[in-house]
Amino acid sequence: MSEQFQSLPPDHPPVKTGGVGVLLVNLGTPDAPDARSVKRYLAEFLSDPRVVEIPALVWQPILRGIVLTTRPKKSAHAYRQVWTEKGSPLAAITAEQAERLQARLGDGVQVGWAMRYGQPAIADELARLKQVGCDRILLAPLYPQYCAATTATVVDKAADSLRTMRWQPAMRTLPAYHDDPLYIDALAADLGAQLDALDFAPDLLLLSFHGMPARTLELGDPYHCQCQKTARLLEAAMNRPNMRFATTFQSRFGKAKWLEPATDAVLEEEARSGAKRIAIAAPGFSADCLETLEELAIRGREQFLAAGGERFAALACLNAGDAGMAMLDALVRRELSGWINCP
Ligand SMILES: C=CC1=C(C)c2cc3[nH]c(cc4nc(cc5[nH]c(cc1n2)c(C)c5CCC(=O)O)C(CCC(=O)O)=C4C)c(C)c3C=C
Ligand SMILES: [Fe+2]
Ligand SMILES: [Fe+2]
Repeated sequence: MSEQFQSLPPDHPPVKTGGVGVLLVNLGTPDAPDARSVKRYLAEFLSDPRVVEIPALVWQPILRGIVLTTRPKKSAHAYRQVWTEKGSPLAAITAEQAERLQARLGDGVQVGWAMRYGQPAIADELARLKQVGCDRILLAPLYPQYCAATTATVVDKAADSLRTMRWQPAMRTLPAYHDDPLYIDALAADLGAQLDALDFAPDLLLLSFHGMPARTLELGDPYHCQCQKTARLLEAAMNRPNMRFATTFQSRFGKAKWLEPATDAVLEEEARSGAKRIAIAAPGFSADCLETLEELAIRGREQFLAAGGERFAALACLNAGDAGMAMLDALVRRELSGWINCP
């Protein structure tokens, strides 16, 4: 980073320029596992028109009158079951990913992290990177599969904050990496090691992705196709001829039709039709969070065992483990090409 003091007049404030920044962004999470904090978080998240594509005039009364009066209490109970000493798993793991990426990239790049909803806010972290002299920033939404409700809304939010700046940084965005060999190979190695460490051999590996309203597929969102492609490539890379694979979609919200098959329904059907040993992984999540730790690992297990299954394992996400960090390091260095000396 060069500080251009020499050419400035003596009374000019110091100007830091020439730095390169990376901002990792994930979805967002409440500040605490209580109904008030969850309500504040859900109000921001579910008011995003990229997330709920219903006209505000129709949706806001439903959100304020029904969803935000009932869901926060239920969700806070779920959050309490997965909360850690370091806070929400999603935030703690994202912070660790940023820390470990910083160590890998060295002092020549400033790594930050932010959440699309809640704290730390994208605008604050972009301002901080700018403040320390980054005039080139790679915005990295940590979503392997592109979705308007996740990837695009991160870019929108960053653009909102650029709109307020007189002196904007140059900005690049990390493209979706759903079929990138770096991602597929990292997942295959990491999931393979987790399967080998189990004390049973699963008959079936469920690959559960976050769901979306089915209508978004018809509207041209590539999310569903990218999930299917990840699943196909992952199955080939894992090369486990004795294990079946299935792709499912979790976390249905609201009354509309969502992408199918639904994870909870498949867990029950599989158990009822004789599957005894099952493992479940969530390749679309970069970090473990409420959706993997509570919905899959706790409720998914209960559903499978109650329907007659015998053994159940929920596999961890890539998180800040070596396979995931090596992948992120390589993806980020590729996007920083021309900005830093690679590799
Ligand atoms: C219309 C509602 C929702 C859409 C569309 C949606 C898409 C979507 N979400 C993720 C990733 C995550 N979602 C998480 C939590 C979560 N998601 C919804 C609703 C929609 N998601 C809600 C209401 C919640 C909050 C919890 C609850 O009340 O059930 C999380 C976890 C956050 C955490 O704090 O741990 C993640 C991650 C993706 C990838 C996605 C579309 C592809
Ligand atoms: Fe979600
Ligand atoms: Fe959920």
